[in-house]
Amino acid sequence: MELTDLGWTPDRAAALTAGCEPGRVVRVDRARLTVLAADGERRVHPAPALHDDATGGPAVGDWVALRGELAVAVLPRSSAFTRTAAGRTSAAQVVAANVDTVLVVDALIGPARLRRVERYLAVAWSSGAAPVVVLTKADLCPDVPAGVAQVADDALGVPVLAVSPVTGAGLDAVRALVPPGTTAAMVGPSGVGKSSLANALAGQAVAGTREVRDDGRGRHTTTARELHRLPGGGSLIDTPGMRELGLHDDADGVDRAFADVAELGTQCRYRDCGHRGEPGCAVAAAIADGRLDPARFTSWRKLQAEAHRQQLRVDARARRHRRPPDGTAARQRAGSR
Ligand SMILES: Nc1nc2c(ncn2[C@@H]2O[C@H](COP(=O)(O)OP(=O)(O)OP(=O)(O)O)[C@@H](O)[C@H]2O)c(=O)[nH]1
Ligand SMILES: [Zn+2]
Repeated sequence: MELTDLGWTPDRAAALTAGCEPGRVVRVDRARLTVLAADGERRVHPAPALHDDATGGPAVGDWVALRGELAVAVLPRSSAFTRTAAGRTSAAQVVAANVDTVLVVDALIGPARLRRVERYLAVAWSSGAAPVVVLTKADLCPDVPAGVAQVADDALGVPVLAVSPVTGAGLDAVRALVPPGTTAAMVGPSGVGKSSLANALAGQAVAGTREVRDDGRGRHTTTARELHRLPGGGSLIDTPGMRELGLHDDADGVDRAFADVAELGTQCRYRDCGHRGEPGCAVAAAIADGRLDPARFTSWRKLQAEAHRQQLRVDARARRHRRPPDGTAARQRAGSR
């Protein structure tokens, strides 16, 4: 197995724990990880210290340091997708890591769902990976260029591609986004065609299926891996957790997805303008003269609020876990023994 095709880099090698070999997580089960290492696939246990990790331990796509049957460390992530359980004051759980390209998948049928695409773009940017919009079911769309243009107008600076796994149209352009050594992941709502796209890219049924094997003692169902090697050399992550994604605890992703609104905000009279009717508000002016779609502005405001709520959750958790500088917590623990 060529680990460089899997995304192994000198940076990662430099971070590897001494005496360990690297492996990439392709599936996470309750207490076990399936990893790809230089000598192939292996099932390992995460070391106890990794269970305590605030981010929920190793995720699909993570590089881990292996010592035999044990994963002893998670190497620094270049990007991370998190799932936020609503209402819980917990840190976000990482569901996929080290993704380079996010395929924001939607279908080219009916009116373009711009608000939905905007949200996924903000999530993608906040993960640290670069998004591309992939519009599927092109075979069902009477005017593909118009459908693509409508989304491209909204998805500032993000490439927008049309594909049809049914006819094969556009697949090569998507494949070209995932060269050897890179990893893509798909996000998008149910039914838009993610599984069909994954299967078309992989050249075999990998998504929405379970591997069934017959080992002579009857049929056993083994659960399928969630990081797939593509024939072109890259990797594709398709994990159910990617369907409940939350924004990271900062507004950077939102600002990147809404670079136009962010830019307008710098032109308001007051630096802390809330764009709620303040005098000299450049955002209000842009809405008034039609340069900014009010629906897009509302979408921006909602996502800002969501990122802010997430920030509060993370802060609250950090406060609970922070040890007071005077050692009060340690004394309390000692006293309670
Ligand atoms: N005509 C046409 N149908 C498609 C295309 N892609 C997917 N479909 C159909 O759309 C339906 C949904 O496709 P899926 O690939 O299962 O969608 P999904 O996004 O994986 O859905 P979930 O698994 O629920 O998240 C299926 O009936 C597919 O056969 C396409 O390019 N053209
Ligand atoms: Zn303003």
